[in-house]
Amino acid sequence: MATSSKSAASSSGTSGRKAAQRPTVRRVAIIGGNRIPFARSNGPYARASNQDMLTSALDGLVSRFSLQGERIGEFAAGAVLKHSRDFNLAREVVLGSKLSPESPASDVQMACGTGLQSIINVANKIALGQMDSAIAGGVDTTSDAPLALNDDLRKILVQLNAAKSNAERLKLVGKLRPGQIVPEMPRNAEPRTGLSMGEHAARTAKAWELTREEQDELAASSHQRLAAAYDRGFYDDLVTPFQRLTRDQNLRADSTAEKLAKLKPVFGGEDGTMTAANSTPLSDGASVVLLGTEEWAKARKLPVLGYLTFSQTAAVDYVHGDEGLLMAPAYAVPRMLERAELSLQDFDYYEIHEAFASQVLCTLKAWEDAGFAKERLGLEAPLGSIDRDKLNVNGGSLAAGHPFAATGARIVATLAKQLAEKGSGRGLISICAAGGQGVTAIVEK
Ligand SMILES: CC(=O)SCCNC(=O)CCNC(=O)[C@H](O)C(C)(C)COP(=O)(O)OP(=O)(O)OC[C@H]1O[C@@H](n2cnc3c(N)ncnc32)[C@H](O)[C@@H]1OP(=O)(O)O
Repeated sequence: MATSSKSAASSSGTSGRKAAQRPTVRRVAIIGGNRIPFARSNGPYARASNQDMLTSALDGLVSRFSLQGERIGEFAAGAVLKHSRDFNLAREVVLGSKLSPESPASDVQMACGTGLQSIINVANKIALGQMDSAIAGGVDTTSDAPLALNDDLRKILVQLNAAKSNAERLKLVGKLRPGQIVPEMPRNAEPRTGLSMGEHAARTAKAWELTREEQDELAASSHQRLAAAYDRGFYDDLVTPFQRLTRDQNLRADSTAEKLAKLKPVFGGEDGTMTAANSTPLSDGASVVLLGTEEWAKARKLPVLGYLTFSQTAAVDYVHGDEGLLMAPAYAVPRMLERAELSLQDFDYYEIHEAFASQVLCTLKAWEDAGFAKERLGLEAPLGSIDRDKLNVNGGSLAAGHPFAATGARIVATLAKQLAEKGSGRGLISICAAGGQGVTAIVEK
């Protein structure tokens, strides 16, 4: 996955043996995406599983691009929250879809970076000549989240299953205590700190001295831009109605910073600046993207919206260090820019995942800050500011919702289509993830 097209060194081979052909690095085309509209947790998709939603998004893509019965190179996808029966969720989805069951599938896990990481994984294989086509994305449901059993109860049940006599079974049942029967509810929290994503983000927002106003402005703008994109028909091609939902349920076109200013803080205590509107809602949904070589797309008369040309991952030590949990993209982007020999201003569009308005704003502030550049990035000068009119131009996660693993493919498909509409240009993608990680990429047309 690189813009340059140079041949890798050819194998020297041993005498009498034919040298293996080394592939040329190939351009990875983004052909198009599809998703079901995102719903709020315990809303219209409350009875749908991850498999149901991802299969619907995938089959919508298969229909749009006439891929029925096609054996694609690989389907890569994941979910942040999933049941143990879905240990390879992607493969189960392929088997229930209209693709050929001979399409291999891999399961990916990188928290909220899962969707984009899935896309990068298969893009690299296409670039290296290991396959010609792939579909990647993700899904999540907070409505059908897996409940865990208390450790003691789980051990007793496993032993019960293996018990060889009734006496042994009775002995094990006798060990059961009422308190062990209470299930453990999934928590949207970091295992190593016990703090929720929101509490972590609130600490970073305070450290960067963000105001409530700037966060509410970003949130209102996300809603207004998503509403405008729907109104101009930008999403008409890719939205697969699911459970009768035709638009993202969280979208409130009438959101204004003034209205949002009335909401109470939900993270960071009573004087906190983060609310239900400038934080993403808990959501359900699925999205996928079709990738391939230019030749593969051409042979099927499929469009090429743009090319995935660079990617980068980074992680921060939010456990022992003082860096914010969601700040890894602030490190990944400069490293990616250095390799791509680009500056932060060399982009027509910026797609920064709005986990929280504060996360976007802290990242932008970090890139503008001379101290951050010098002390954290080891750079002489800050990356500088971006033109905010180019940021999340078709709305972002605050308005659309954020079914964790589904966000990456939503963003890649949105950006590629925006670039195709413009005709040429370059876009930057930045996604923060739990665990102190970040996944970023560049799309070019
Ligand atoms: C890497 C990452 O991506 S990290 C991010 C991972 N995601 C998260 O951590 C999810 C964070 N979000 C949450 O936990 C929850 O959505 C919360 C805690 C923020 C809010 O939960 P809830 O309180 O259930 O939100 P709810 O939808 O009821 O909204 C609260 C109020 O705000 C109002 N509100 C929310 N958005 C808007 C809006 N755009 N305009 C006007 N009012 C709004 C609601 O109407 C509601 O008002 P009411 O109390 O009068 O009914």
